[in-house]
Amino acid sequence: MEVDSDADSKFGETTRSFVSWFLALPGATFRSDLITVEDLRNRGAGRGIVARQDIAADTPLFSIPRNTIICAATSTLRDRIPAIFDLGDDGAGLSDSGDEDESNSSSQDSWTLLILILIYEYLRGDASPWKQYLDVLPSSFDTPMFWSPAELSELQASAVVAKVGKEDADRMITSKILSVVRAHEDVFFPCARDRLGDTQLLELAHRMGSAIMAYAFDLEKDDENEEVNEEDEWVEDRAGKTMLGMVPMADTLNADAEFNAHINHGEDALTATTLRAIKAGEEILNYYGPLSSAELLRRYGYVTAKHSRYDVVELPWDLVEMELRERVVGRTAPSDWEKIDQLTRSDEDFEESIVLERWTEDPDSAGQLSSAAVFTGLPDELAEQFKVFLKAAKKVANIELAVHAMSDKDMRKDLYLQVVLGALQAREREYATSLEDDERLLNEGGLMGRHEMAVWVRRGEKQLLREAQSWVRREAQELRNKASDGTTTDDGPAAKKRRL
Ligand SMILES: C[S@@+](CC[C@H](N)C(=O)[O-])C[C@H]1O[C@@H](n2cnc3c(N)ncnc32)[C@H](O)[C@@H]1O
Repeated sequence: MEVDSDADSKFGETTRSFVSWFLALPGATFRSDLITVEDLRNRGAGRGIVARQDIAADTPLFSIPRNTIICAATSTLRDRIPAIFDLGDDGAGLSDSGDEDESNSSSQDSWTLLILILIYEYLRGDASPWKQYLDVLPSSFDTPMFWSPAELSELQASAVVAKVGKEDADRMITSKILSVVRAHEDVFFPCARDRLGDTQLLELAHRMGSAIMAYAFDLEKDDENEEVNEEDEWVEDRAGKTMLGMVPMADTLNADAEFNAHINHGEDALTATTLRAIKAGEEILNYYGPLSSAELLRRYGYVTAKHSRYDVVELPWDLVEMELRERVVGRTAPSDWEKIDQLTRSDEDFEESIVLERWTEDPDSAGQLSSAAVFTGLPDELAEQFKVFLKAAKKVANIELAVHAMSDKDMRKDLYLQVVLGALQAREREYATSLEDDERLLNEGGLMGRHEMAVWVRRGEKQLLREAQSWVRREAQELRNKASDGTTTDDGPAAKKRRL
């Protein structure tokens, strides 16, 4: 108990000293009359910003001058090791997963450079101008990168498991981070007795890399290089990776798929502004983008009910082919099968797996969503790839289809739907538990932390798979109804044995 209250008072103390530090920053503003930084750990949300009173729409809440952001332009690491700041053409050789630009394993990009900057500033301790800010950054994360194999196994067949990328990150850190620190020990460890070993350094680099993933902003101004959704003009803060920085206070805002505030990227400062009227006691929420539960977990280490609308499922082409093999090419020789497979895969648009998702509106200009997300159809790429396969099957083996009381076109569509249905069912069977099992587990309410988030992610994917199956069944039924009515999609004679 004593440990908990010690931890609580430390949490409160670091929050207070961070807020005081922020208020004293030259040029920074913070409407203390309207908002306060609160401890939201009881809802698993760390620190967040809450309205102290009713706030009108379009009210600026706080602003951060650009010169107080931690980035390549502000850290003194630039003066100490200028050579690593030459980022080349675009300075963005990394994806957000930290995948290495293999072409030059020692050169930096905006991601690795910011890791180095954060390590440098952190190791400076009291000498860093961002000390009070660095103190509120988390020292541990719930992103799957830090999960044990047992915890990861709870994600079951979710495609996110393959995207965790721990080994890639280890390699990137060793080649781009450790090498620089070791070559400049005088800069990173001015006091030799503070020198960290490789294991500690690797851990620190992971921590800073994860902080960047969950906290950093893309610093381009609104009208430059940022991806703007043309319909509603939303700027997604995490869209590009051209110039990354840590923005104190802006990153204290939590986020959801419905939100009530936005960070405007101005010439000299970044400003948080309300998008609609906010009631006293409501949390001020930012937007991280239309992310699925799995992606939210991978990048930020949390899930929310509202993000489930963006859930996706990857349908591996192998599962579709397996169904096709049974239904269409079961009677062909294995060598023919291989030729069909090769021809399909050699198509320039071939995709190993196809992403299924729901149709959903974008948030409106007040950060709100008004309609439910719905599964409205299979992706065009899947139908295209299916066509490529059938063409290959015809070319290689001149395969015949069974007779149906349907037109050629309807027959192909029926085959397509049956094959996709089989593949969707096979995909669902890849998960170790059923949708009903997961719903029961979540309803019973006994799950905690990472386990609960994993069940949430896999349940959402199974739910989407079921919606896709229902959609396919409805389409197939409609097709049959049409065939029994005698209406066909094309006007060729229906009841003959046909060639594909
Ligand atoms: C940019 S920080 C926001 C401030 C953070 N809560 C803190 O204490 O420093 C992003 C992190 O906050 C947490 N977070 C953000 N939005 C959340 C939400 N709606 N529910 C739970 N946690 C959330 C996640 O841990 C995420 O990685």
